[in-house]
Amino acid sequence: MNVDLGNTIETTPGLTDETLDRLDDRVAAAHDRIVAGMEADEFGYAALTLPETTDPEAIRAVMDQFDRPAAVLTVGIGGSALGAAAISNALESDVDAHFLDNVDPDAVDALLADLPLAETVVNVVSKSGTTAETLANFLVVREAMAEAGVDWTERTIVTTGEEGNLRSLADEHGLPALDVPDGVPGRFSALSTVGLVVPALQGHDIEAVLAGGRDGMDALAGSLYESPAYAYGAATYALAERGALTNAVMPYAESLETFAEWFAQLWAESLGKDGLGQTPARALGATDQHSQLQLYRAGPPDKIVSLIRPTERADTTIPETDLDGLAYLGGSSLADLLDAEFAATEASLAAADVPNIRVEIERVDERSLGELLYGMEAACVLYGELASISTFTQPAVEWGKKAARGLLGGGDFPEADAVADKRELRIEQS
Ligand SMILES: O=P(O)(O)OC[C@H]1O[C@H](O)[C@H](O)[C@@H](O)[C@@H]1O
Repeated sequence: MNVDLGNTIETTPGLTDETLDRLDDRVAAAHDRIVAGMEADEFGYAALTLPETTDPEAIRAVMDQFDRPAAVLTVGIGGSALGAAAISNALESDVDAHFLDNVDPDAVDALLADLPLAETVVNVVSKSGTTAETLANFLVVREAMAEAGVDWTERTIVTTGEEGNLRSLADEHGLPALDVPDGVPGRFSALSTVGLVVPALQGHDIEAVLAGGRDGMDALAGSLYESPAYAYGAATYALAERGALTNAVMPYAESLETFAEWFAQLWAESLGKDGLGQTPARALGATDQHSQLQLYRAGPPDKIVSLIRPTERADTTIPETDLDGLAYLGGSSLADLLDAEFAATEASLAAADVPNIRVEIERVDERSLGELLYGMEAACVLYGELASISTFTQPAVEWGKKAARGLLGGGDFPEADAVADKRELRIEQS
């Protein structure tokens, strides 16, 4: 992974080589803190050791209990779905991957109506083993399997923590079960059992994903000039301090669209605390050059744009044409066109003094994906250190989770009455 900060320094008043040098002293101290956390297996920091601690053999041992399926259906939400989806949606496979990460009944019904359940592996993932959406969806899936005459206990894998409803269910029915590693928050778990079961079932090289993660781990160093991940984390932090409160992540590769979704959870849930943080926005190049770019270039000057691309792509030639004015396209490739669009966007943003960071990976494959996911996690942890944010907690999300359960009468939630009162008030007013 390469990170180019050129357009960031040039476009941001007050962000000079000297300020970056001063920031680099803080990066060195933050790196020491991060390494100490990794070595002591501290909560959260332990995620940055996953490329070494994840055992792909344990995943393969579970997978080997199944014939190659037609499809894999993951039931999970947030960090229990997005890491696997980011990897799986980036890579081609003849095993379809589906993700039930919402409880929209129309979407659930439509998906289940189309799935060949007898040839599908159901992968239920929840670190806590108690998340309402995941368990509710699983109960619906289980019933659909029973109605289709499929023995769900023969086709279900569980990935969960040591306790919780899901663990009890796995124990009770003797289901193949994988552990969510200790000390790893869901949004940092892409390089663990949580993120790797789906790609493994699809036939992808999960060892290469982990090797890419290790490349990212080896590239951590006590200076932003030596570590691409820290360059990204330090620059986004420095820019947020100077008012860049939105980070528009714009991969120039359709295959990385879900990566931007994964990034959004990582950045928002980790850094959005105590009035701090940076709002992740999701965009796709070149498509959003024709929509969102207007705002990014000419709207409020409170943004940074992260432009991400693979340097190698398929080489599809644009046919020659004698159509008036289109001769310039003929004979070049779609990749040339997309790269020209990328360069044009960088230049367009820089010309309007909008800071932008270029992040490049070699190509969209297992190894580069592992490195990219790891790099962004490390960047996020570094940002949190520099801003003194408690990166690994999510109290606001948990409040909502408990409130929803409380409203359904499913748990002790002292504020439930207040939530219900507010709801009634709104209903009366409308
Ligand atoms: O894996 P689970 O325990 O089911 O949690 C799924 C998701 O739940 C919450 O919303 C957390 O804040 C997320 O970080 C987590 O990824």
